[in-house]
Amino acid sequence: MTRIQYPEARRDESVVDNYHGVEIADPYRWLEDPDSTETKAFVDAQNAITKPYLAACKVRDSIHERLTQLWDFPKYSCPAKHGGKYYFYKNTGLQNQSVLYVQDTLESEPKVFLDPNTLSEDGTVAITSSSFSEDGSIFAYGLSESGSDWSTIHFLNAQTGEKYPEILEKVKFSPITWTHDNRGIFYGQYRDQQGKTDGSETLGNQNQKLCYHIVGTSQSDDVVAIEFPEEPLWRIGAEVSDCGNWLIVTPLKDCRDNLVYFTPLKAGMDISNNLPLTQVVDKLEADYEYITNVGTKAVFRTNKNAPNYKLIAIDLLDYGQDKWVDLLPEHPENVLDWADAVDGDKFVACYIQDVKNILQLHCLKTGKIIRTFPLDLGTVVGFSGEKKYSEIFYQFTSFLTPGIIYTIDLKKEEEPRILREIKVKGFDASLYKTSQIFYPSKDGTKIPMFIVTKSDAVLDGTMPALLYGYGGFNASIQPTFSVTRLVFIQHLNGILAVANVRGGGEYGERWHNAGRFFNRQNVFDDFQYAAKYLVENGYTTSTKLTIQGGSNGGLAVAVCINQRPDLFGAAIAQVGVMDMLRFHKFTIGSAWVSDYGSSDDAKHFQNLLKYSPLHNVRIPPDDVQYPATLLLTADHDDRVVPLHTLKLIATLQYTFRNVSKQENPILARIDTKAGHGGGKPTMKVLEESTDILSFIVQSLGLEFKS
Ligand SMILES: O=C(NCC(=O)N1CCC[C@H]1C(=O)O)OCc1ccccc1
Repeated sequence: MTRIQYPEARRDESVVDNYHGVEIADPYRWLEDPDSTETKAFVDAQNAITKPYLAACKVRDSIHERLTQLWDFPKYSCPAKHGGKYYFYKNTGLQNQSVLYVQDTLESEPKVFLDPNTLSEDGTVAITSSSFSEDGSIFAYGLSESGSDWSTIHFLNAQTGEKYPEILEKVKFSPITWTHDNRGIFYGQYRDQQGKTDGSETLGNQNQKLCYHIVGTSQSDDVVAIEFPEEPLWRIGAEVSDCGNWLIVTPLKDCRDNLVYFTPLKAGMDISNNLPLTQVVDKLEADYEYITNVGTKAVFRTNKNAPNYKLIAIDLLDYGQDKWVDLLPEHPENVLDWADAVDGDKFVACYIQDVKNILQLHCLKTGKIIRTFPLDLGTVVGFSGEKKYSEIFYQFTSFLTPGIIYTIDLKKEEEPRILREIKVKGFDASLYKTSQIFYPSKDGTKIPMFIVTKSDAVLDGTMPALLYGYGGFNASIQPTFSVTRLVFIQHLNGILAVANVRGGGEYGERWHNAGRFFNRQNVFDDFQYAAKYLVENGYTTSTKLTIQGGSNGGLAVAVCINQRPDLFGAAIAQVGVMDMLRFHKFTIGSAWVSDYGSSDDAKHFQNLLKYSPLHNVRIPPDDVQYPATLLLTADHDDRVVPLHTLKLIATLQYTFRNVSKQENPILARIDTKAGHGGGKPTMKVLEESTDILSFIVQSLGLEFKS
């Protein structure tokens, strides 16, 4: 294989930072400016070597064709009732964006209500948030472009389909919550943000304000209902209570632990500046999520003194902590993932038990369980139900189940019935099998891992494996249906392995804390020991093992190839956080300090420097080389800005440019008009999945069997 000539990237050796007395060079600091001619030239030069490498994959077209074939299956959301009608999203299969439909009854002919595919030629405009007014008469929705976290809020008359004239700008990380007089919404705005707000900027987000907008008026008339000027990093969560009598305000500074305030609302009241707030929770020490309220008793899901989470009731007129009562006590093993009030006096509770979901119905007054809904081993990916309705809907999925939507009318039916079962042409689940194993990590902790193969797989160590992990932010990686993984299993005779490494929420806060701050190495050990388990138990060999992760998972992949390059044949790191000394300086990066800590603190600096991908690239000893590595990012990723990937690829290519033993390619793919992943149009998803599989085939010399 001819050696790839990596682009030369200027190294500015004059850039040296001093962290608590330690000097750290940052020669590719200039790559932090996305708009400079030099950075644009660097991006073009990277794509100019990556594209031909991927195009050289002889089965690239077969992969693309097969992915497209399998992807072309109808996808649905759960229906939701608004104004007496049912609304649901549907994608016929290959549409870039799902379409919002409305129907009078579940059996009547649906009509298109809003088709985001009409909003752009290339499908890069997506609906990323929405909320109907209480009476269902007005639909408020957020649109994002090119995958940016920024959105604009629009309003549609649900009866006439007529758009209201105003568009709300500079909206990001925002609730959309209506006052029950249907007059307007509370939403979050960064009105002080200067410069570009299209998602290609890297500027930090500060001073979010909770504004109130009256439909049909100009945004310039909006009032700032709530702001915390002394806390510029706070993002203001807000929700109008189910009864409409209160606004529950839940500000948070990073990615865990929030405060709780409330203010009374009256129908038709003039929402003024700086609504009077009563503070219920005054310490940033736990998560509190509003679920519903019964009269003055507000119900919250919290991990306060409950690492597996529980439901508590707080009387808003007598809210001292000593008066709080447990409504649904913490379960000793299972994690209370979410809860939703339904049918007047009940709530649905969804637990995670060994990474699979359990769905139960409880009495809202006593918390007592009423029943458990039957569910296969897998994940509840969608739920729709409200206190004012007795009908609920939930969508189940798993590695081998594309999607099944169940419904039950709690006032009429005994058992849930299947509303919709999604089929994928050419996919027969019986030809595959899923297992869950628990492997020991470096410190002996048992880590769950799902393994999916063809039913007739012969585990002789020759099969290629794709090992996926995330490991952070209390996020639980549960079974979901993926066409890309199916192609890997079916046509590359692959083994899919999903390791539930520490740092996630699979076992509640204990699991999250075990992968935070000074415990971060547990995440990387768990990932590496998953690879060792697969090799030592004859599933695969290291040269046929690809490690894959995105964002925080992309960080974990980059750490693992620095620490144990010998364990992997290929590595896919998507939109990764790679500069752990500077991540908090860009867009919303400061919110991640709750998992990572910040280099502004001397102890955290030492900890971060130990594993920061950008700062730990080294030529391995002996004949060990880095795996074939593909880093992916995109020009409008304002969640994890592209500079992380650009600086790391420059460092990797500089380190290995003249190292003859490094024959595996080390490449970057930088997409355009794309972001962190949310709202990505189907065409771009297919292209990216094709490139990822082609890279694995090309790098590991795999055979594609149709
Ligand atoms: O940053 C995150 N979430 C964490 C996140 O997206 N991370 C954390 C690390 C990199 C990236 C990822 O893994 O996707 O969400 C932004 C946000 C909005 C509103 C309230 C709080 C936070």
